[in-house]
Amino acid sequence: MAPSISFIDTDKLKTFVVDDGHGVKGLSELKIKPLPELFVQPIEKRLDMSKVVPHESIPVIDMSDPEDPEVMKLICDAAENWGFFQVVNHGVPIRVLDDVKDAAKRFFSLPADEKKKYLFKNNPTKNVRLVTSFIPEVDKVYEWKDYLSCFYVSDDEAFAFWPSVCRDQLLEYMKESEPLIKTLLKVLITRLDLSKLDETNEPFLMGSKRINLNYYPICPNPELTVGVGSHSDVSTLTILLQDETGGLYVRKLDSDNWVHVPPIKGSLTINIGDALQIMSNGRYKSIEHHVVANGLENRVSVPIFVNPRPSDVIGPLPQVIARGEKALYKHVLYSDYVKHFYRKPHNGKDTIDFAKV
Ligand SMILES: COc1cc(/C=C/C(=O)SCCNC(=O)CCNC(=O)[C@H](O)C(C)(C)COP(=O)(O)OP(=O)(O)OC[C@H]2O[C@@H](n3cnc4c(N)ncnc43)[C@H](O)[C@@H]2OP(=O)(O)O)ccc1O
Ligand SMILES: O=C(O)CCC(=O)C(=O)O
Ligand SMILES: [Fe+2]
Repeated sequence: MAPSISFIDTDKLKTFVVDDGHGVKGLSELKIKPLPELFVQPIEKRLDMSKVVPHESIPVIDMSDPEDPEVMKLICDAAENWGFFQVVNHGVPIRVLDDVKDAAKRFFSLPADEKKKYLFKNNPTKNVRLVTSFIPEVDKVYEWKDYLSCFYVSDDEAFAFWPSVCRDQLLEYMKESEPLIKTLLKVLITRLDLSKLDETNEPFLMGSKRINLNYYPICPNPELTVGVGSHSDVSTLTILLQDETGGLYVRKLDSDNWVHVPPIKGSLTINIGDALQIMSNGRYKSIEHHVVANGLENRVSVPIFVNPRPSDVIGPLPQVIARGEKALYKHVLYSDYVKHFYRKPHNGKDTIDFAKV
């Protein structure tokens, strides 16, 4: 039974949404209108729909034969020119993808008292966090999104701490996507003059993984807020599963225009993150993306962030610099880079300034 609360008081609203485990999902279910001030984003943070180019999209790449030189070229070109692409025939079973979307819905359908156990303050581990907005302690205006973030340490740790209603499906999705991740990285590093993916480079290319379950509930005034504000990921690569709702927009390289990423059944969306932009000395691009709020449908998405290990020092790869390129980025400790990301609200591509020479 939904509580009857006046949300004119922002502190009470934050308590309901953030501390009591209701999330924006709980607020959405109260069907209150208009959208509370806390979620009303300044105009410059909303997506300007007049900047959306209607008939263009990011590349869609068929991965049936990833060793075909034509396919390898398409992947490297997409990483250079778009920073984003979709893959089909990627080898991750569709049943696994469907199960993980169902698992996400199951987690967010739990009663608030159950979900509340996964808030940082209530949880015995740092590695699992239920969050509303991006960083509620830092965001002045909230994003219309709840998410569960799980940093993978080991299966045993996941069995101990990840929510049992979704744990097996998340682990299966992570396991089944591993060959795709390796294939993509193997292809991408050829253009960086690394001969193969091996024990010398695997740790900093794919040494840690984080999986998020994103839930964007129906919003009373979607045009006034954002699902996720414009940002680039801090990962090496992100493997994103989205449902059939749509709403993800990607900035076109070096332009003020945006394109929609249309949901394609069975596809996965791949994007380059800041870590790979830095390691490739700017050849591969981590691109700004944005999710709009939706007035009619709930949406789920499930990104796997493939990262260096927190203890890795990242910078332009020696093989790239050996070609005579001037280094555009400094060497930084990856955990310092990620902490910097988590200390400020989403703001386009500004995280990467932290590593600029
Ligand atoms: C777009 O919306 C998003 C996006 C995202 C994520 C996007 C990505 O690209 S995620 C890839 C993240 N990379 C990793 O997780 C790499 C590996 N992990 C690490 O390096 C570490 O786990 C760490 C993140 C640096 C944390 O290290 P540690 O020092 O051991 O742990 P803490 O002391 O707990 O955290 C330090 C600092 O970071 C804040 N923080 C950590 N994790 C999260 C989180 N999941 N959500 C929010 N904040 C986090 C933590 O509060 C600490 O801050 P202080 O200021 O107190 O130091 C994700 C969500 C989106 O909406
Ligand atoms: O929900 C989406 O489609 C994208 C989410 C996203 O960009 C993220 O979690 O980093
Ligand atoms: Fe993202």
